[in-house]
Amino acid sequence: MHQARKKLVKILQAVVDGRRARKSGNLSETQKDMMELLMDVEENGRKLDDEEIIDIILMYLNAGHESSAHATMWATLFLQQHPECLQKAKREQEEIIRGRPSTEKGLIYKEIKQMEYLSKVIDETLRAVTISLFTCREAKTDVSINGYTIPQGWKVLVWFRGVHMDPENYPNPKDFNPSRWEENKHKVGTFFPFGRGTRLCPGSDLAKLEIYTFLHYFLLDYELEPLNPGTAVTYLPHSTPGDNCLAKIKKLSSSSSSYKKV
Ligand code: HEM
Repeated sequence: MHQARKKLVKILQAVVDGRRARKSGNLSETQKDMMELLMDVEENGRKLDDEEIIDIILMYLNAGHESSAHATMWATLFLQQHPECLQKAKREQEEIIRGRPSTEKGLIYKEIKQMEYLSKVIDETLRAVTISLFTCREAKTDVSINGYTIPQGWKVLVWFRGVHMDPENYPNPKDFNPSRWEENKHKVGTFFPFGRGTRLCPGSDLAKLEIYTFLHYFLLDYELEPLNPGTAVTYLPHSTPGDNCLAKIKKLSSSSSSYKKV
């Protein structure tokens, strides 16, 4: 881990040097990338130094890659394990292709908004797997909850999986059941895939967009065939099939995404 970090820091240092040499001062705000925007940040008259900028980029790389990849893997696997859900999700994607004007070349945001069933599949995946198991907070004042007092200054660990697996919130919580979201009536405080409050995950919309996009194309054109079906799941740091989801990915002969409206 330490070695990997050292390697990444070296790569990113070269990028920082390049950006500094590019004199991004002449670029407009919309032309600047994240690294250039971080270089502009000023707090109490002080700019971030290279080490801080690299640290933030590394955090985003880590927070933004593993979690979305895991959620996508689980959604694909759950669908493979539940053929009736897979068919429903696939039909929805085929419907979208059928309604697509011939002038349109690929998936657009408006179509993602139409994916009602897939949105349930994604929410159910995020609930059932709970990619980020917990978060931490510090009590700024004494807080009283359900007859317990959390004294000021105490650190609290919020265990999201406990909430997502509570049968009071979700009957038969271990079942993968996208239909439980049908009435869209989950109670406040029962669904925290991306945390809550001012530290809510800033990548939640991007993550969901990535998952929708992957599933759209995958459902239309591919099929997953796990090599070791039924492998036991390991739980820390992320829930993962014990064999790391070894699988064959087959391209379907009747590739639906190339379906043309007639
Ligand atoms: C399925 C994918 C993802 C899940 C389940 C997830 C989940 C979470 C959770 C639970 C938190 C803690 C929030 C809190 O304490 O209230 C968090 C924080 C964070 N996430 Fe994500 N995340 C995902 C994708 C991403 C992506 C794609 C990015 C960036 C591109 C990202 C960047 C971050 C960052 C920077 C934080 C720290 C925010 C802060 O402390 O202010 N995440 N995420």
